[in-house]
Amino acid sequence: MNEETNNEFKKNLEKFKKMAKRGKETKMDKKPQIIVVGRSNVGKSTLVRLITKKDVRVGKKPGVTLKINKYDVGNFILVDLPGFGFMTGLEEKVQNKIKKEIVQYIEDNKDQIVGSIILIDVKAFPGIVERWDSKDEIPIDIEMFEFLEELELNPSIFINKMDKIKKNDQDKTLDKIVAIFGCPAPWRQWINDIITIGILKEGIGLNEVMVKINKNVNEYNRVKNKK
Ligand SMILES: Nc1nc2c(ncn2[C@@H]2O[C@H](COP(=O)(O)OP(=O)(O)OP(=O)(O)O)[C@@H](O)[C@H]2O)c(=O)[nH]1
Ligand SMILES: [Mg+2]
Repeated sequence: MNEETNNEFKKNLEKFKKMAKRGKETKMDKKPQIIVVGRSNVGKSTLVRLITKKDVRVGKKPGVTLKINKYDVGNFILVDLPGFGFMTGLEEKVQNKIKKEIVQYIEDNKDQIVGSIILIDVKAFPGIVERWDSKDEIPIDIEMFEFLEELELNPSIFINKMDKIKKNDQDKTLDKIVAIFGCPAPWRQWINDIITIGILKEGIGLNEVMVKINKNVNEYNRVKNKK
């Protein structure tokens, strides 16, 4: 093959590959996506199970699944991403790989992601921040929040496992947490906006999350239909 034919061949091959890829796209790929992110064990699968009413495995050993799970929930796709951050028994190399994979997924799908939920464990979070602070690094949850904001993917923070802290400590703890995400106290002023608190184990907070998801999905459809 001379160079010209060779280039032509390559061009056609690329075209063919693209066509094949497009052909493989399902209806699912065209729907708006809501992504669920967070450290391991914060309750991501619990939330996904509540929303999808599907048999999503909960409470399994952290960090085992590297897979990105997508669920068709009718007018949107719910994406359960693997847990990020430090996990006992997991090599740093694997942890970094997971983080990279999550970031890659978000970048590749950013046009279709209309909302994102970062879940945190109310009891574990302040300790995580303190440990990271002493190392002069940004906790990955905050890094992720800033990344999602930058891409305009409407991040909201779900503060889960509220049953694990005393009622008396609630205001103090929540004020501290929202401040870390750049929202000054009192925490209550952020509740309809970016913060949701709940006990997903008991289904508490699910309605509030659904209101936020529906808002994101409706806004996406409104803009799309205008075009
Ligand atoms: N106390 C308490 N436990 C909860 C709550 N929500 C979920 N859990 C429990 O937390 C554990 C982890 O929940 P999962 O939903 O599997 O967490 P995950 O974020 O999907 O974890 P990975 O898949 O490992 O990343 C399970 O034992 C849940 O039952 C809650 O509101 N309060
Ligand atoms: Mg899970």
